[in-house]
Amino acid sequence: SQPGAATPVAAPMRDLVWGKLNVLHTTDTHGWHGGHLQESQYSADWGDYVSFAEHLRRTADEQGVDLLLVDTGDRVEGNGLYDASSPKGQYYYDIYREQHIDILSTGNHELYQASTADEEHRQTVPNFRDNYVASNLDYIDPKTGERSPMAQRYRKFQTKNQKLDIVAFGFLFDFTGNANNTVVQPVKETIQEEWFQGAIREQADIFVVVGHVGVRMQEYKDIFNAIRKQNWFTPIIFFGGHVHVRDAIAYDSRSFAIASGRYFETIGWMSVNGDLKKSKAPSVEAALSFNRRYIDNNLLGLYYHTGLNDSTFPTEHGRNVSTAIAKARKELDLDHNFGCAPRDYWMTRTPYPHDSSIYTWLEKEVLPEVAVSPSRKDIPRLVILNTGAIRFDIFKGAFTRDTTYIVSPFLSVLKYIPDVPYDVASKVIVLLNNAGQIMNVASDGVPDARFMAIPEQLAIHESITYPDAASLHSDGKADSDGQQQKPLGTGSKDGGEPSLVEGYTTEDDIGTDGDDAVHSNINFYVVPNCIQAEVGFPASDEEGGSSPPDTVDLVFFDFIQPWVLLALKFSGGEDYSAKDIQQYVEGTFTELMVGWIKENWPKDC
Ligand SMILES: O=c1ccn([C@@H]2O[C@H](COP(=O)(O)O)[C@@H](O)[C@H]2O)c(=O)[nH]1
Repeated sequence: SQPGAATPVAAPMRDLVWGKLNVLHTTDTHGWHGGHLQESQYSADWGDYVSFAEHLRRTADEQGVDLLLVDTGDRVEGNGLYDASSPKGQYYYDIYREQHIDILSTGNHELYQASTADEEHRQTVPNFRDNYVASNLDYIDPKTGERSPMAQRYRKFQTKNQKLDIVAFGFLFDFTGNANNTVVQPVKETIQEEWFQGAIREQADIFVVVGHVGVRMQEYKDIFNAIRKQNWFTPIIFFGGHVHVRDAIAYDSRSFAIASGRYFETIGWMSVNGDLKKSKAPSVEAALSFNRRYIDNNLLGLYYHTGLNDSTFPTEHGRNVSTAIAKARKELDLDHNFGCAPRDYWMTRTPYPHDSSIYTWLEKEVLPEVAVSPSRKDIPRLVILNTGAIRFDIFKGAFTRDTTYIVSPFLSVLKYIPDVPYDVASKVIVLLNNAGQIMNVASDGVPDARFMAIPEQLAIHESITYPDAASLHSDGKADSDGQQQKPLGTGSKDGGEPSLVEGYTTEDDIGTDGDDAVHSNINFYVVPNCIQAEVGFPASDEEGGSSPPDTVDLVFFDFIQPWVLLALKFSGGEDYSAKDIQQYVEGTFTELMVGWIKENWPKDC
C-alpha cells in the first residue's frame, strides 16, 4: 500500500474456492491504482495486486490448475493518479501495464474524450498486444482517417497448465457518448458478423466473454444466446462491469457471470470446476460448478488468501510497482491540501436532501457561489447538476488534489440558456427526474435518462436501508471520525463482541456469501437524476412568500444538454435548440468547486 494509507483492518473471512480454471477480475478501477488511502478496507495498491497474482499463479502451477487475469475497462478518469497530470495519464499507463492481464477490453471512459481514446490506442493496446480484445470497437486514425478494429476481435489461446482451449471476446455495451475517433458497433449487429459467427464455431473448451457491460444488460443476454445456440454444452463465463456493483448470475447451468464492483475496492474471483477439457471429458454434459468471491482490496485479506504475511507477501515486482505509484503521487503533489472538510458528505449513505448529503452541500453552498456569471450575476437562475457528475464521498479532513478528481473527475462546464420563462424552466428538473415516465427519450435519439445518475442506479432502483446500518448516529449526524470504515476491534456495540467493519454485504443470485470479508451493513439511498439550486431569486417578504421571477437563466452541466433540450420541449419550450446554448462561466466545474473549497474551508485540519 501507499505511504500514509490507512492501516488495514481484519474481518472474519470466507475462503477462495479453487477450481480447474480460476480467474481474477478487475473492473471500473478509474485510476484508483494507488488504492484507497483513506479507507482501511481498500487500501492495497496495484503493486500489492501484482504480488497477489504472482502468489496465486504459483499456487495454480503447484496444483496443476490455471489462473487467468481479466480487466473489463473504465481504467481511467476518477482519481488524481490518472487525472491530475497534464496530459492526463502521464504515469498511469506505465503503472497499469505492470500487471500481467490475459484478457482486457475497453470501457466507455476510455472513449468520452478523443485524446483518451488516442492514448488507449497508442499505449494500452500495444502494451497488451496479444491480450487486448475489441469485439465491437473500431478506432479512427487521426492522420489518415482510416477506420480499423481497436484491437483483435477475439482471442484464441491455450491455458498454461491444462492446455484448455479458450476463445475470448471483449465487448463494450451499446455506448453512444464516444468522441468521433471511435465507432462502437451495437452488440446485436456484431454477433451477426461473419468473424463472430466463425469464432463461436472454433474448437473451445470454454468461452470467456469479458466486457464493459452490466451482467444483467441485454447486450450480455444476446451474446450468451448467440454462443449457446451454437455450443449447447460448452461452458461460457462472463466478466462484466460498468454498473459499479458486485453481482453474479447464471444464465444457465453451464454459464456464469460476475461483476466486480468499482474503484479497485474489489478484486473479483471466479472458479470453474469439472471436466473442462473436451477431449478428456467422457460426457460433455458432465456437471460443472462455479464459484465467486468478491475480494476486498485489503492487504490483510490478500495475506489471508495467500497464507502469507507482511514480510513474505510483497514480491520484488509488486514492491517496485508500489514505489513507482508513490513516486508518481509525489510528483503530482496529490496530497496537497486545499481545505478541510468539516464533516463527511455522502453520495448515497444518507438521503437527499440531508445535512450530510454531498448533493445538499452542492445545492445549498457551492452552486450558489460558483454559478455566477459576471455579466448576468443579477439575473435569477436555476442551476441543474446531474448526480452522476459526482463520483465519490468526501470524508471529514483534508480535501486534497487527489480528492478533487476522486469527487469530480470530468471536464464538465456550466452552460446556459438566457431568459427562459420561469414556468417553462421550472418544469425541466421535474421532467429530468421522471424522464422514463414522461419523456420518450429513446425515440428522440436521446440516451437513457438513467445515464444522468450514478452508475450504481442502473442496478439499484430502490433505496436499501438497514435498521442496524451505522453510517449515521441516531441524532442524524454523520460519523465524524474521518474514515468511512471503522477498524475492527476499535469499539464494540455493547462492550462485548467487536463491531464488524462496515462494507459490502452483497446479495446476488447465488446468495449472501459472495464477499470475502464479513461486514456490517451500509445504507444506500437512491438519489434523483439531477438536483437543482435556485440562485439569485428575490428574497422572501415578511410573510415568507415571494413571487418567482418572470424569466430565469437556465444553467446546467454540459453533459446533460440532450436531456435538458428534450425536457424543454415537453415543458413548452419547443423552440429552444443547441444554438441557444452558451457557456455560463469560465472554467470546469471541478476548478470552480476547488476554488470554493479554498475560499470556504479552513486550511488546517
Ligand atoms: O462527462 C461526464 C461523463 C460521465 N458522467 C457520468 O458518469 C456516468 C458513467 O459512469 P460509468 O463509470 O461509465 O459507469 C454517466 O452515466 C454520467 O452519469 C458525467 O456526469 N459526466
